[in-house]
Amino acid sequence: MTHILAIDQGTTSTRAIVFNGSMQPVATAQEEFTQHFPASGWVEHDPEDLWQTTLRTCAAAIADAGLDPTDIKAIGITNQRETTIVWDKATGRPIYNAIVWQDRRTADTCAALKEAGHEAEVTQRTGLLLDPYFSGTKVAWILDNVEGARARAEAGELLFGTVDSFLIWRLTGGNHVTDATNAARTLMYDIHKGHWSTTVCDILGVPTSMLPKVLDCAAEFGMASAEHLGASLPILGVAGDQQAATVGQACFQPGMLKSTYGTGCFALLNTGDEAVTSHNRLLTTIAYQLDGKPTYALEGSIFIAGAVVQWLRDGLKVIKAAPDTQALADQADDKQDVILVPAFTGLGAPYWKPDCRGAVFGLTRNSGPAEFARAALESVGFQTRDLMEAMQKDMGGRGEAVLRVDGGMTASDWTMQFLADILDAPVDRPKVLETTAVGAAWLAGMKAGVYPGMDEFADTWALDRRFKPAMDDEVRTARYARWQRAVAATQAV
Ligand SMILES: Nc1ncnc2c1ncn2[C@@H]1O[C@H](COP(=O)(O)OP(=O)(O)O)[C@@H](O)[C@H]1O
Ligand SMILES: O=P(O)(O)OC[C@H](O)CO
Repeated sequence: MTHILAIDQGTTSTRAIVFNGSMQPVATAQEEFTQHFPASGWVEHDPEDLWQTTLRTCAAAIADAGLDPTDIKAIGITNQRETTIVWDKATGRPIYNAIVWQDRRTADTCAALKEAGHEAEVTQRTGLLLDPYFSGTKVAWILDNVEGARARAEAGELLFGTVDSFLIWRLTGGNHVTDATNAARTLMYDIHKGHWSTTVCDILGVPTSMLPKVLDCAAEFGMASAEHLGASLPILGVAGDQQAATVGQACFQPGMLKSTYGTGCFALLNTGDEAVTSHNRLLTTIAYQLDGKPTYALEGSIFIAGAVVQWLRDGLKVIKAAPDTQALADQADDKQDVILVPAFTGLGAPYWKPDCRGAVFGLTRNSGPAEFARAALESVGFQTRDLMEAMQKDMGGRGEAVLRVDGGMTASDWTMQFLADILDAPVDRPKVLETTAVGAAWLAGMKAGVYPGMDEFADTWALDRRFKPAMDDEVRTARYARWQRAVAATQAV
């Protein structure tokens, strides 16, 4: 009985992966679910979809591994972060859909809070910015827009949680807990003191009685009941998906850096026990917390990475499948320098412009699908360079020169080579790309005593391919300068 079940509840799909005692994945089940867009800039999920896809993928992965649920030693959970659910304490029924991290409906609230001079205080305590991305203003929106919700919350009848918290509450039949990394994304958690900030909750208008208890990433979150999973199983590991990927990439030393390329792109730089305050609009967050001790990170969050490829496929319809971008980009005319700024849902770090929208520069009569494909892939590299520039300024030159990458888009050799070229730094792609699930599994397996400690786990990290910079310095400088001008122009419109 040494298998670990990892649940990865993501933005577009839910995955369950069974790992054996050697930390190798032996079975995976995945289900997509419906995205709801009720108004411009709004993104919601039905919490029942998140719950049902979790139950179904867990059952399918366990069966596919040829196991009985009783063969699972422990569960690790990782999840899309910031996404906000408020549910009835008595029934477990959500009172509104989950408001997804991408949702921009609270942009005006954030602007008003900034106007009122609250940003410095909020940032000092939480490490975050007053942006609709985070949970706090989404919770307040639900309380103010669902009839009777605020009074019920104040009476202690409603609970808030990020997706991990909601799934654990349901699986355990009422444990209201989360881990420090998810708490650190809510805009309500004091990352320095390690508890909910009553000051910030008051500013946002969220009653603290709604908030879950915060535990380490490897801790006893409760027993998932046999009614749901076929056996009573302990939940022993929890981390937000980007933090789980940081763990899965074994970025355990200060200065180590990973960047995950899925729908969006999230780069985390381990800063050890120092919570570095960014002066360049990056976030300060908790990378992981073990034995009561937080390890901090600087984070750069980009909202559109792989999603730009989905746009080529579903919006422009110039490709049939994501890998088609490679051949198209190769055909692009070198003399055309088309720049695409994919600010489809605003710009994230380091700009934080929720109302900004995308733009294309440098079009000619000859510009076509090939130039668009190349510009789309390049936009991911340029945006990462923006993050790396900000990180270098914040760290004053401290930090690794190597970037460890993962996520679906790292399958694109073309994109990874451009990334190395534009960063002028090596890019390391590991053999195992399911680093998010690996991170969650390791946290649970380590707590259960079936997986090794941190150092031995770090030694298992294996390189698939290193992409080395090959671009001429002058070309790199000129192309990045052009990108910066394009971003400035996009913000000016
Ligand atoms: N070969 C490829 N070339 C370019 N983009 C790709 C390729 N394969 C996958 N992608 C992109 O990667 C994303 C999927 O990555 P994944 O890590 O599964 O994302 P998420 O967990 O956010 O749903 C999609 O947006 C897709 O467009
Ligand atoms: O579900 P993903 O992989 O798109 O990740 C979403 C992030 O956690 C948002 O902060």
